[in-house]
Amino acid sequence: MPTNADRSEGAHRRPAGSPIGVKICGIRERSAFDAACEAGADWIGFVFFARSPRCVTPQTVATLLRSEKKARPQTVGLFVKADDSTIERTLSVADLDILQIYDTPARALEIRQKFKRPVWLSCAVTTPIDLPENTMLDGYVIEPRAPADAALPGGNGITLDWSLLRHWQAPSPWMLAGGLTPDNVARALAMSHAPAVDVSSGVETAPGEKSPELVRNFIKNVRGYCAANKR
Ligand SMILES: O=C(O)c1ccccc1N[C@@H]1O[C@H](COP(=O)(O)O)[C@@H](O)[C@H]1O
Repeated sequence: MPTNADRSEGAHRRPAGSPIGVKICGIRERSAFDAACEAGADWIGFVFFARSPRCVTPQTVATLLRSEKKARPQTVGLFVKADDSTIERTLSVADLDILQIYDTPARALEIRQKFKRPVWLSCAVTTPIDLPENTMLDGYVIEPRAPADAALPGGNGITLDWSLLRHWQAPSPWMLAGGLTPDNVARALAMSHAPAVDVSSGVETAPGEKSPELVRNFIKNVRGYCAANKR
């Protein structure tokens, strides 16, 4: 198990020869977990938010991770406005390397200090003014603002205007999320120049039902884009 020192070096780490990072989020089942590991995902995300069709228990995550014998991707726990006790209880069972937080920047910093893990803050973006300037966090997940009537703040399968990001001088490592699919990820990378991508609903056959085939295709298309563009 990595130490906390290892973990803090691990934010947005990417293996050599794999210049664009890939996170597969919302994994609940063994088949999708194995597909993501075998296809070379850099991060696997687990959703700890009861309203999500992708919500998992810490015990399920512990079981998935326990049986992974080989080196595995880093694990990311996704929390929405979670209190300390929820995060603490989850971490006591599930081995999470990184925390992805939907909350204010101040709360994200507090969580980083308290739990000694890298924290990625999810940022809802509509126009360039929404892009973060703060360098205090380990990374940002840049995604479209959810519609006002959406049940979830993310995982809605909607895209943002990728060209907004092209000339952004990011203060910290970041990844692009929102509505990515195996079919559009190369276009999203070309337009946004994102250093990493995050997908959830775009590799599903129904909400919460990951398709191992779509997971593999997504990762293959990112790697194909890298090879074709010498990135
Ligand atoms: O996936 C969820 O259910 C979820 C729930 C609450 C907050 C965020 C959630 N997902 C994250 O949203 C983005 C974009 O997802 P999608 O590819 O558009 O489905 C991504 O970071 C997911 O991890």
